[in-house]
Amino acid sequence: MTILVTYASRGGATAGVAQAIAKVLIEQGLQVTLLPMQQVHDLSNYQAVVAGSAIHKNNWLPEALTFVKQHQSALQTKPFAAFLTCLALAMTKQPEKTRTDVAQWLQPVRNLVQPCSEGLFAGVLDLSKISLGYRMLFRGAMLVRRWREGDYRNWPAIEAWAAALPSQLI
Ligand SMILES: Cc1cc2nc3c(=O)[nH]c(=O)nc-3n(C[C@H](O)[C@H](O)[C@H](O)COP(=O)(O)O)c2cc1C
Repeated sequence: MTILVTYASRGGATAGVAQAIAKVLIEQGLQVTLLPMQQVHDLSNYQAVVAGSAIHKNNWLPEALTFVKQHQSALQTKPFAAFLTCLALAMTKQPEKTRTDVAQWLQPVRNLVQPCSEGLFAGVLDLSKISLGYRMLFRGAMLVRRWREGDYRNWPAIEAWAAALPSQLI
């Protein structure tokens, strides 16, 4: 049986996190399929699912929520772990409060399927990955929130979360 690790990513940061999670699971001897959510049509071949999305406007990407809605009944019958990447966790001066706030962004997912584990990770801000039209708007938001470009992914934290998954997924 295979574990599906699937992701919704606009700039590639979440795809990179999904790849790292898959690598850890494979190193633990599990069989893993890694796919973007748009390429997943049927969950029947998977024993468990790990799904993650970038955060836009305090939410999983629309295609990620659509994925959970579309596969809700299948996901309810198997272990399901969820993760997100965002910038709020990278820039905060109040890490514990921010973590509590960011955890709430998974509530729409929980309303559909309850994850057995949730991973909250800082992501990447790379303006070159944002469309030209949106970039100007985004620069304004960056000033207000004091966001700076950078890769804030905490690989040891991501790998530690992935290493704890097998006991919950199998
Ligand atoms: C249009 C847009 C909106 C975003 N909104 C938020 C947000 O509301 N909160 C947050 O913490 N990060 C936000 N981010 C940051 C992304 O979640 C972060 O850059 C993420 O790692 C991007 O992942 P990706 O490269 O897989 O798309 C936003 C990024 C973009 C481009």
